[in-house]
Amino acid sequence: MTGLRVRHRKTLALDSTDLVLGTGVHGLLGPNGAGKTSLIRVLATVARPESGRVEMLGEEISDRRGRAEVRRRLGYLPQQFGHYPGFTVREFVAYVAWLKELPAARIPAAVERAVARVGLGDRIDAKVRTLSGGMVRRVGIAQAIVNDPGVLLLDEPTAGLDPEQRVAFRELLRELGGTTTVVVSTHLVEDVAAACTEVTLLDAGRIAYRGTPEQLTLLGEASDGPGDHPIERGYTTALRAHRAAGVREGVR
Ligand SMILES: Nc1ncnc2c1ncn2[C@@H]1O[C@H](COP(=O)(O)OP(=O)(O)OP(=O)(O)O)[C@@H](O)[C@H]1O
Repeated sequence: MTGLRVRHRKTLALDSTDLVLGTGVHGLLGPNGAGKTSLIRVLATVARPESGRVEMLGEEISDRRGRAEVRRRLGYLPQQFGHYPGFTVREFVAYVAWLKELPAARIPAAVERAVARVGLGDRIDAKVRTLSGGMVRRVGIAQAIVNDPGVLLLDEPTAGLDPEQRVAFRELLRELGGTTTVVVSTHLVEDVAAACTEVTLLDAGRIAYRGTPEQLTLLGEASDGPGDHPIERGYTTALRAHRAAGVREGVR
């Protein structure tokens, strides 16, 4: 994406953002309001940028046909995930597979595989309304991966997962990142450390830092900033350095 600018009324949520994302797991970090959801929503083609260009999967998303093609090959878990509580897990994930225009003959097996990958195989015929919050989140992940997406966008996927499920989910992320471009927004720096190949830190609509989790950890080890773990210290150090540079350049 180049020169991406997203505005919500008077608020500039993303300001002239340039970013190239390849195969792997990209962690999007940043304080509340940094612009993570705004970025993911543009990539998911559910929000339009004020300006800038986004090319995904070889298609321009400003182009109607390009957008339609991208939507078929995309997986998206929104922060507020809408579902049909009266559907069973199988019915709901199959419905999304149908929306993504998967060939009908492939849908049953694709649904079973996606549901098994999030550890809900034994609840596949349960009604979504009978599941716990964390399980519903996992249904959200299953519907996002049912079409084996080329780009997978996950907005806070680990919110509400218990520790055991978070660990299992990170393993799934690492597996998916081997062949897919995965973008995960999270507040949990430990998710990034465990599962991401790259980190992008946003602050007030701008990219404050890009690097690997190892680089962010090294930055933290070399600093005495706040944080209980080196990668947390790396996060606060990178954020402070970006803000200090902004003050020096007079952009804030
Ligand atoms: N629908 C909206 N109307 C007005 N302002 C909005 C809207 N959505 C987001 N914003 C503003 O845009 C900015 C970026 O918000 P965004 O939700 O993208 O941040 P975020 O990094 O995802 O935050 P969080 O970590 O809290 O989820 C914030 O200043 C927010 O208040």
